[in-house]
Amino acid sequence: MHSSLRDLLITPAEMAAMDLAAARSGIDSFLLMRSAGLAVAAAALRRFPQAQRYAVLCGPGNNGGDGYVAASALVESGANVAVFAFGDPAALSGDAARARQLWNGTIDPLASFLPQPADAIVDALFGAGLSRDLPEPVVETIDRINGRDLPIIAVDLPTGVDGRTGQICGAAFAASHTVTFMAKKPGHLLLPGRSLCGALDVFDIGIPARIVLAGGKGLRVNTPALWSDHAARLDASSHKFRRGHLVVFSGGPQATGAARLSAAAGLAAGAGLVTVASPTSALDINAGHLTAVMLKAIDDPPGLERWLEDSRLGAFVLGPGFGVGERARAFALALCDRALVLDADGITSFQQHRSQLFARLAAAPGRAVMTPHEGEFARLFPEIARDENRSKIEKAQSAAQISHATIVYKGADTVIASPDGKVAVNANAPPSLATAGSGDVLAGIIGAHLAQGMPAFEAAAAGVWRHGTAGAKAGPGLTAETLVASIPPLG
Ligand SMILES: NC(=O)C1=CN([C@@H]2O[C@H](COP(=O)(O)OP(=O)(O)OC[C@H]3O[C@@H](n4cnc5c(N)ncnc54)[C@H](O)[C@@H]3O)[C@@H](O)[C@H]2O)[C@@H](O)CC1
Ligand SMILES: [K+]
Repeated sequence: MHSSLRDLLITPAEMAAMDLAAARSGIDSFLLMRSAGLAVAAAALRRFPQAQRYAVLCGPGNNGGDGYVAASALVESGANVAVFAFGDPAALSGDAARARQLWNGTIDPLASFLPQPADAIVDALFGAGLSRDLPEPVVETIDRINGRDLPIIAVDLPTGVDGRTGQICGAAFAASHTVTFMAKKPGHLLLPGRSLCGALDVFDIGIPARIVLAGGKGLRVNTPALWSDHAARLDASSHKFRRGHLVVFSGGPQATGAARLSAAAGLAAGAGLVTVASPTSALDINAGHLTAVMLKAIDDPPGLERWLEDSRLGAFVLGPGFGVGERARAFALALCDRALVLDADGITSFQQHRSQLFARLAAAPGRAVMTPHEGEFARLFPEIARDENRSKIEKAQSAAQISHATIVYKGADTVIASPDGKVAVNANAPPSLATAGSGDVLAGIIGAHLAQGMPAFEAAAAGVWRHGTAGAKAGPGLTAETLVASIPPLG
């Protein structure tokens, strides 16, 4: 595959437009379908050679067309194949009708399909064209097959998964393996879709890379290719100030741990200096737990303003354990024109004051990153959160636009979006990352990147990726502390 396609995500609508563009440039669309079907047959034979029967379930569109090509290729290779169709196969049109003519065997109605113990199932019912909830007979078939522990190879997407949103349209196959074409779709990465795809293969069916790249809107999988050019080039001779000075704000005496976790993560992630800015009332308890991290008493907004005159302060993390309320708002508003990670309580504090925050971020653009999980996202962006028609990607994009901040919409499928339209979906986070303090660590890593001068989107995307890698390295029993100790090098 063309290397620049590897991290690209294309929506089903973009894919359909590319299909047209390919046809306009003289490429025979049936040959694309043929390549797709052959790739599916090859995957079925390679992955499930022990199957005594390949049951190919074909739908009413081009996804079904791929299925007929795969069925014919499987028979040619000597396999035992049975085809079951949803809808009237005689009503197929275009390339799918041509593909059906390749198939010389019988076609039974989908409703008559009885799974047998040694079946491997090829799911070619619906793919990128799925636009509404599945019809009842298809839902019944899926219910009959899921849970039977049979291998299922999904063509393009597991039937029932919306390729744009990853949402389930009534029901969906839980595939063991999915074969998709040219590039991943958002539904392969966004939950719950991702958990239904099984192993994912992306197969190049021959649409020229120039058409795919021109047709994509810049959605990306989060990988180092996105941000490694911006990663600070650290070497042993870097002066500690050149490696950036990160400030993390602590809560009161009862709530200091979260800030210290962020600070430790910031240091481990490469900030040259880290200071915990603490209310005087919590200085002693913070001092008792800090060694390499410095400590500074900051009690109120005037105290903060005076300290900000020190130009060596590079970036700020505000929110973990800080407390919700007026003081958090005043601190955040004073930092909007700086490199700021606004997390946790820092976000919740603006639930009733959203426009004040967004106006300040718009008027004094700095490098602001907000890191809401689902609940915090709904507090800050209630209208966007409620809109069930939008994907998580589209929600993060809208939130970044209206807030003028880079948004890290957290979850097992974290989406990073910038106000100027850059978007990435993260896919390297293990489930064990959902643990207490994990978000504080993420905020600290992003803060360290900002302190080293990375632009906000790249700082955030690199932070999410390193956090995921650290989670994988720390293993299933991870704690926030072992997570900090597992943060990998940036370069
Ligand atoms: N775009 C491309 O470049 C290529 C696409 N190919 C295949 O073509 C597929 C897309 O084909 P189609 O656009 O024909 O779409 P599908 O085959 O996914 O769906 C068929 C049609 O069913 C209808 N439909 C949608 N939701 C429905 C529902 N809930 N109940 C009943 N009917 C519903 C729609 O009219 C849709 O067009 C891809 O997933 C892929 O498998 C391949 O043949 C290779 C080339
Ligand atoms: K499918």
